[in-house]
Amino acid sequence: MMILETKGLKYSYQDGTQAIKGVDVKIKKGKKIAFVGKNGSGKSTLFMLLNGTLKPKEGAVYFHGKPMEYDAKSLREVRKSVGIVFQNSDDQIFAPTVYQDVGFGPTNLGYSKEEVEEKVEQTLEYIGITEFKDKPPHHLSGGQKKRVAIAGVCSMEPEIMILDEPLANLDPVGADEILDLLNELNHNGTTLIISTHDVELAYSWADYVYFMTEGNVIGEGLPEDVFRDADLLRKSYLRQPRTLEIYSELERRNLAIRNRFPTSVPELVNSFKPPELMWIEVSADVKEGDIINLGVMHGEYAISSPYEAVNAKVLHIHPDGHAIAEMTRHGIKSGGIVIYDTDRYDEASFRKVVAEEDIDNIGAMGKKSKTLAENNLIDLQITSGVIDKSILMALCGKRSLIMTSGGMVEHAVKRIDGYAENSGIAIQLSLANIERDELDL
Ligand SMILES: Nc1ncnc2c1ncn2[C@@H]1O[C@H](COP(=O)(O)OP(=O)(O)OP(=O)(O)O)[C@@H](O)[C@H]1O
Repeated sequence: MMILETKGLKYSYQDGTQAIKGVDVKIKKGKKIAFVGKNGSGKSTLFMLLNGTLKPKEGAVYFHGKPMEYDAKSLREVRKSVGIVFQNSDDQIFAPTVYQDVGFGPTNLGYSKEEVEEKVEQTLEYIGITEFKDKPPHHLSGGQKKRVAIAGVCSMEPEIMILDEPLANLDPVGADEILDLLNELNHNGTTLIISTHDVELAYSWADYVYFMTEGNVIGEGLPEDVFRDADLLRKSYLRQPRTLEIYSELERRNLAIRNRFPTSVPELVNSFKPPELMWIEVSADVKEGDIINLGVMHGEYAISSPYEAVNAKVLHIHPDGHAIAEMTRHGIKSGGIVIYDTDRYDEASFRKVVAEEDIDNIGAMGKKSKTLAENNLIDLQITSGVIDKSILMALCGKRSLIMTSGGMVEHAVKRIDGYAENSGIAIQLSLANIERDELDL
């Protein structure tokens, strides 16, 4: 279902600059969309058209299939549902305190004083900025201001959040935290639209990508398709994401499994081909093309997980009985991952799980779980990229516990199950305090 759509959208600024020259986009509900393109290609202008801040000169924006209207009442409705976080937080934050700034949206929407208080408290807690609530926003750092700007939009609980360069100027940990927050919002149903110059981010994060130059969309598609299109990248002044570049080089040298297009480090690792060909001695009844089961390898003989079932396909048999065989390996045992739902946290059961499951590393995903860990003095070894790092640990035989909650529990289960299925490596996944059939998988 299309939640937001544009048809033949055009916009020129007062000085005559044609910033948008006929743009058609279709945004599906619940998706993560990235717009990429060089400076001045029209991303910010398009974003302001998408939430009615600007009115198109030609064409139209459709929200839930209806053309957008520009009278005050309709615009108020649209802005409640389509929130925008500007590139420069100073364009967005103007109240004397963080608390008042975050309360501005709900107050404007006509909520009662008590409702506004409740919303603001909840949002500050959710975004992790309660400690700054009485501060003047201009006394905060760039990353802290970005959180306030996001909180200001979140407090209105929009269906769609549009974020112009959400990670620009943030330190790497701050950027990871914002990304974590965005993913959490998306798992809870918010459609997200971002602009970015960061090809790694667009490639690994987005479900769908639009490429813009000079006021036009010049390409769109799934990240693994558009980021392999050298011509499109050149026209957009962008380069290939590193994971894809490394993969392409390995694939060119026949060192990687074909047609994988990894978007994360575990997927990249999973695309490597272990040394494949070996000489084996075969008996007289073996024919070329036969598959020989070589049993289970472990210790120094296992390559990608502690225990591997190894088969050999006989490619060529020499007259002396030696044959060249191609090896395939399937991990049959590896480390594991335990998921703990922090909405049901209780200290005794948590400590018991950590001890009984023989946990090496604890990670927390989502602001709520991280805060819970901090308040309960739980030492976290993994705080960003939690699922991927836990998978990488499991591949080395380690056991990780992921603390998370809400829609993120399902997301983690799906991602780990999906990795195990695609790689053939049996990562042991268990749920500590929630049943599988309670999840929407
Ligand atoms: N207020 C304005 N008046 C006149 N021209 C403008 C105005 N704002 C933007 N433009 C022009 O419109 C075009 C598109 O600008 P826009 O800010 O939408 O691009 P962008 O893709 O968001 O760029 P960046 O990646 O640098 O943020 C540019 O040529 C810009 O100079």
